[in-house]
Amino acid sequence: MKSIENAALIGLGAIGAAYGEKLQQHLGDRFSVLVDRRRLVRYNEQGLAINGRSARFRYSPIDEAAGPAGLILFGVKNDQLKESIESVRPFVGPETILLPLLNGISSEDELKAAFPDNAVLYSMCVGIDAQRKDREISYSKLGKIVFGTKDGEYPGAEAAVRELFEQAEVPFEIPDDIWREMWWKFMLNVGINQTSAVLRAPYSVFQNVKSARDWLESVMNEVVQISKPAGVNLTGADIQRARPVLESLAPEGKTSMLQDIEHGRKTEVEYMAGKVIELGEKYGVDVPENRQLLKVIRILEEM
Ligand SMILES: NC(=O)C1=CN([C@@H]2O[C@H](COP(=O)(O)OP(=O)(O)OC[C@H]3O[C@@H](n4cnc5c(N)ncnc54)[C@H](OP(=O)(O)O)[C@@H]3O)[C@@H](O)[C@H]2O)C=CC1
Ligand SMILES: CC(C)(CO)C(=O)C(=O)O
Repeated sequence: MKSIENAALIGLGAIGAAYGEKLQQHLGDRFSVLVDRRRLVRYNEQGLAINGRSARFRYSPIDEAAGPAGLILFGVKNDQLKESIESVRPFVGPETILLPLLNGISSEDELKAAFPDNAVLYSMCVGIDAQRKDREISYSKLGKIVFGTKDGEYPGAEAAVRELFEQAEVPFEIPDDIWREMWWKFMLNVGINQTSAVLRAPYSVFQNVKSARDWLESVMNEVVQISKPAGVNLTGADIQRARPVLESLAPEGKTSMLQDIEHGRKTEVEYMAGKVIELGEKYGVDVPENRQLLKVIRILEEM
């Protein structure tokens, strides 16, 4: 295993800033945030606060050659991934490990297609309730980064990220079956992100209102149904396992999708209900809740 000497992040938003701060504290100038020129100017002008603290990051302009990074984390949204892939190319060498923190089950395949010779780890974050308002990031719980390799690919890369996260005190977990965990998180997001966006409801609503909880669980159940022909085999017990995670989040906190709706940003609905519908059609499973959610959230986006 080769240790990671330097790391970079693209996407200094709610998730990127929360975990990036830990890496920056550990790696110092060996950690940088990759930015285009417009963001560089804006970020330098506006600064950034994390939980009220002024945060300082080293910015690397993407058009300035700097050697390859040992690890690149992606903290962008799904529809920003394509552009980010082109932006990080100059920082990817043969030994660069790629770690996409995005929700959903498709970013890893997108990265593998773009960088077929690199180690792309499956990853996502759980139990974090990060919010972003312009350049102010806040969270009450950092949760953890869950990552790993499918079928034992890239064991050296997994060990190197483990070592870095231990040293930087980034909370993490390497599950036995990362692909099943990715699907479990997908199920959670398909349920809570979409229903919260439609109801404009913070976590407290799902913690206290039974009918809201019942609805989100029926939406999650459609993911359980498609997971069977997909060979992942989620069950009702996986829905129950989501309950304590949602209970643990700050009552006034909001999902990333509700934040997108409130700030007039494009949501990730195409990667949630859109993906469920695509897989439902592939496997012949009806997913009426998700069909309705896709329709309503697209309307909310246009509004
Ligand atoms: N928020 C949360 O609690 C959670 C979010 N997630 C997932 O994590 C991912 C990120 O979400 P979140 O952090 O909330 O999203 P944000 O919208 O807060 O952050 C995305 C950031 O990426 C930056 N960005 C976009 N494109 C580029 C680019 N080409 N180059 C450089 N920077 C870029 C944006 O910059 P700018 O602002 O300058 O446009 C923005 O700051 C999503 O997939 C989400 O579903 C997962 C768990 C919890
Ligand atoms: C699970 C949840 C709701 C918070 O971590 C999330 O992943 C999100 O807001 O996108």
